[in-house]
Amino acid sequence: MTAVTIPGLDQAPTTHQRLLSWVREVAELTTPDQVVWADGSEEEWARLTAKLVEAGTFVPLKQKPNSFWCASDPSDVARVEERTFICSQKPDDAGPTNNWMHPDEMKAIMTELYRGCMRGRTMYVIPFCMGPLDDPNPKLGVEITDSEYVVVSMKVMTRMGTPVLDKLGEDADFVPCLHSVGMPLEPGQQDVPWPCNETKYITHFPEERLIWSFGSGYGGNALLGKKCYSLRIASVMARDEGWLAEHMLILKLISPENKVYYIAAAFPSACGKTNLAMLEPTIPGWKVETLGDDIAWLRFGEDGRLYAVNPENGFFGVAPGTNWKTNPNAMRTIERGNSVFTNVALTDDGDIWWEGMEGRPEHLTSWKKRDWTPEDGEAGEPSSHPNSRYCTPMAQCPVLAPEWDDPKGVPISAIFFGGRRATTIPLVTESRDWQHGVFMGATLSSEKTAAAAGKVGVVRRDPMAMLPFIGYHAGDYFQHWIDVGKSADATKLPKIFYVNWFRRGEDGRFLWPGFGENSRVLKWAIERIEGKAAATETPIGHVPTAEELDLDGVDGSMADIRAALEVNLDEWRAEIPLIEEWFEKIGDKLPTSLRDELEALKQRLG
Ligand SMILES: Nc1nc2c(ncn2[C@@H]2O[C@H](COP(=O)(O)OP(=O)(O)OP(=O)(O)O)[C@@H](O)[C@H]2O)c(=O)[nH]1
Ligand SMILES: O=C([O-])CC(=O)C(=O)O
Ligand SMILES: [Mn+2]
Repeated sequence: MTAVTIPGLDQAPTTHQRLLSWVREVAELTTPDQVVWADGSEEEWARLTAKLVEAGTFVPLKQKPNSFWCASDPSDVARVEERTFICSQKPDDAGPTNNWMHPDEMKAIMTELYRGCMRGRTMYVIPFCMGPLDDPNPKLGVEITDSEYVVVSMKVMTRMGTPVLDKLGEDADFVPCLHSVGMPLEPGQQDVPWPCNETKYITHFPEERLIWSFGSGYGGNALLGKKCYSLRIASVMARDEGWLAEHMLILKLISPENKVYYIAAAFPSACGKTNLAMLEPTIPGWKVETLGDDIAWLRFGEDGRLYAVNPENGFFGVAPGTNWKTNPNAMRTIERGNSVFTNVALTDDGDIWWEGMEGRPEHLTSWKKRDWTPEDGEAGEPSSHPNSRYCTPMAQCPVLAPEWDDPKGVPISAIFFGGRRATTIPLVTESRDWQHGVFMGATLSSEKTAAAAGKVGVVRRDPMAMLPFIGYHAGDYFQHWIDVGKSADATKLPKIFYVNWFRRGEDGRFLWPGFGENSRVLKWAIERIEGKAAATETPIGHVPTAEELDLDGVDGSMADIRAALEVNLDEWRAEIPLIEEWFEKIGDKLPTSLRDELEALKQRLG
């Protein structure tokens, strides 16, 4: 067979044979008009953002340097968990929490979808690295995509381009990530600003370390270095290699005595990771610096402690609710420009706005590209989609920890698990030991948010905030967490805490003021580790009373705070059947140690 000629295909700036043959194979299948190797340069950013402006995908912002407003197709606004698959050889390796299809069957379906799917478009090849580039053992990937939006976003979110190609060298290992928006163009056919396909597949082949995505341009479905690689595939690598790939922020807490502590925290999507990562403490003398807001890779250091690295290079943060009071550091980060805003509102003077931001614009262009006035808001039509996002470089964050780019990572003192629960779960609970902490994580529950398609508000179990991201059987994942604890020196393991910023009063108000006030909980946790703070033993773990927390000058009523801290035994007894049902769903692979924890909890609840 004669080789197909596609402009650019033979101008590859690499001699990496496996990469070259994969790129050729994909180009021959998807038949793009040309192939472009992304180099990550400023020139490339300028060229692609100009192209996106011309296509009507981007509107340049007048009020923020080198920044763009973007509205997606109204049907393509969030991760699609129903369409996300773990295609292991055996269904039992995907487990009860993942959709599964046999890899051969999935590949057959998707190969037909991919056939000719890049017609009329440019195919970009993006070499990228998750984690610092000078890691002696860098985690590399290559994303092929037909979306300029993806190339531009990957420049913000990952280390990518020529320096990564150098790391790939002749034969370095990499995770192939194939993405298409799934909308080929016939000759002369006018493109749309946000091409996508009604049919969507977000698929992972864990044994092969391979990712195929089709039909969506939205972040979590299309920026394949993020959830697909750094969580679903990396969690499988982590299981095999004895580490943890987690949906966690990483922050640095500095005490008034200048002691430094690193904390990692797992909350489900849209439950406060970015906000906690950048928090401005309300307690005098304490400082927070940021290392990551969404993903942490935790590996043992030579000293036996767990060290966290953030594999990402940017923030892909929830816009609504972000303002100068709740998250001033996110506001300062985006002020510096070089950002993409998707599905927020556009102001008449060329800036962005969203629900919860300061000001009350009289007129906006909504994320649906319609005229919008405050009356529309009052009628229940928000100007911005609840899952609208800013995509902005981490390096611009004013409270970035200087060591954020250190491939060694930072030693973690505490792990927080948290969810969004209107009842039952107190503000903070300290686990009794690692196994009990794993039980807390494994039974974590949260109300569903707008970060994934589906009904918002329904309580579901979201173990370790990883329900949509565990790349294998959830029971095996729990066992892996237990084993990680067993393999370590218990005195060096992080202490595990369970938090809930979202408990509500009868009228629906939040009982705890949250945001910067969460520093009071961080302080308590660290002082527990130091043996300096008091706590009260309860059937669910150690919980502070209002007197045991530093509440000096807190912005909230003491009655509410007491209610936020309350361990309500009746509510907990009502929780037990839900946990049992969840464990039932996990089935035979549920570690017996977690069954034991449940039995012990039942005993203590009486
Ligand atoms: N009441 C209350 N709301 C909070 C708090 N922290 C964050 N939020 C709100 O929760 C929403 C999501 O917060 P984020 O920090 O963006 O959540 P995330 O976990 O980073 O989300 P993903 O990027 O989807 O993984 C925003 O609307 C915040 O304003 C808090 O302490 N209290
Ligand atoms: O992946 C995304 O689209 C955004 C995100 O951080 C999440 O949903 O947790
Ligand atoms: Mn997330």
